[in-house]
Amino acid sequence: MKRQLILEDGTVFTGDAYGDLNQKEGEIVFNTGMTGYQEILSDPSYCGQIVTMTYPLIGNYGINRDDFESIDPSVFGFVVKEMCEAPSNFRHEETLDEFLKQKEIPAISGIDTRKLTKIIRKHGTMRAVLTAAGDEHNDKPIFSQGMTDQVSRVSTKNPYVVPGRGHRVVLVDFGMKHGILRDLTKRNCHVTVVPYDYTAKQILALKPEGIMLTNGPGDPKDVPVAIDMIKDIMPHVPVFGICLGHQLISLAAGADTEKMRFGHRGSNHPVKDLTIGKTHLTSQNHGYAVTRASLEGTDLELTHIAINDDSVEGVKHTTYPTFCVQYHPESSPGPEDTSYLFDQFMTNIENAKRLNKEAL
Ligand SMILES: NC(=O)CC[C@H](N)C(=O)O
Repeated sequence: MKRQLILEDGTVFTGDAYGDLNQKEGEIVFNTGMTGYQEILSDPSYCGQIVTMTYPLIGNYGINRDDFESIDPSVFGFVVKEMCEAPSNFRHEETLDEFLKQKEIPAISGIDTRKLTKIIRKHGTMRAVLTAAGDEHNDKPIFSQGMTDQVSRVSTKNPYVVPGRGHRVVLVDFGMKHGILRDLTKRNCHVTVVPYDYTAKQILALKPEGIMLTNGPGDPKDVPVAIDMIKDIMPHVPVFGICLGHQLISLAAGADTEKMRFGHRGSNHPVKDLTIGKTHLTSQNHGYAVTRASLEGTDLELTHIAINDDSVEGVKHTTYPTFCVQYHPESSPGPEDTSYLFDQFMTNIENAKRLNKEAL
């Protein structure tokens, strides 16, 4: 069965239909990872987006039960050059197509993803629709402005606890990748996961020793409730933010964010940690970034920069024990070079606990 991918600029790609057969519109983006499609498909930060994989063969190791980053994927569509129908891997339990059908994600295969990626690089991310081929009603689709409520769609509705014998951490879920939780439980933390709209008062009532702000979909400016909450928690407890969490911390501290032309999505983005003078390979998925010039005059200090385009990849607060990065130290998928940041968070928590004890 044939299917079309129609871009906002009028470009039409015709290929083979996979996954769900419904029509779906979203923001078209590309990811350059050679592997990791299962983690990418289940990363809630892709809510509302149609993801193109630039690597030409996708699905060759199937889908397994271990590599999910969320239970219910929220990506709107998937675009590949070649969809592997006969995966081979000892962990594989179903094919990528079976998974896409089950989770109602439409996909297209057999199109020139290199050409598509070049268009996105040149014109920037844009709206696109996946639709049945040859349906004349769809020749000129009407594109929406996109969504603004993605975080409320993917955040947990109710708080829950993942018990541990170590530090008490409250994890504010803006669309959490499970890898973040795994990195905290690996360090024995007692984690309470709370919805994105929890107030500072509700969070502080849980007596956290550290607060973690997760990744999440969409524009950080669409979540003003979190910006207010962050302003109020920073003076009290060590805070660590990842991706959307980093953007929200920056907004709360008076800096600004902007939409990038086509963003960073892949598993091999080099980032320099200016505090230790080392460059690491990082996993990334973001379409917005903190505006570098906006850091001036705030209490934020630039700590990480992207080697490819000099954009802001991390900041820390000059007064409070708050720090954050734009990339994914939890990897999943991608290199684990920067998991030391979770250790840094543990150290900040220990230091704050010691200071609190001394003050008694
Ligand atoms: N992975 C994320 O948290 C992404 C943050 C934000 N939605 C962006 O695209 O920039």
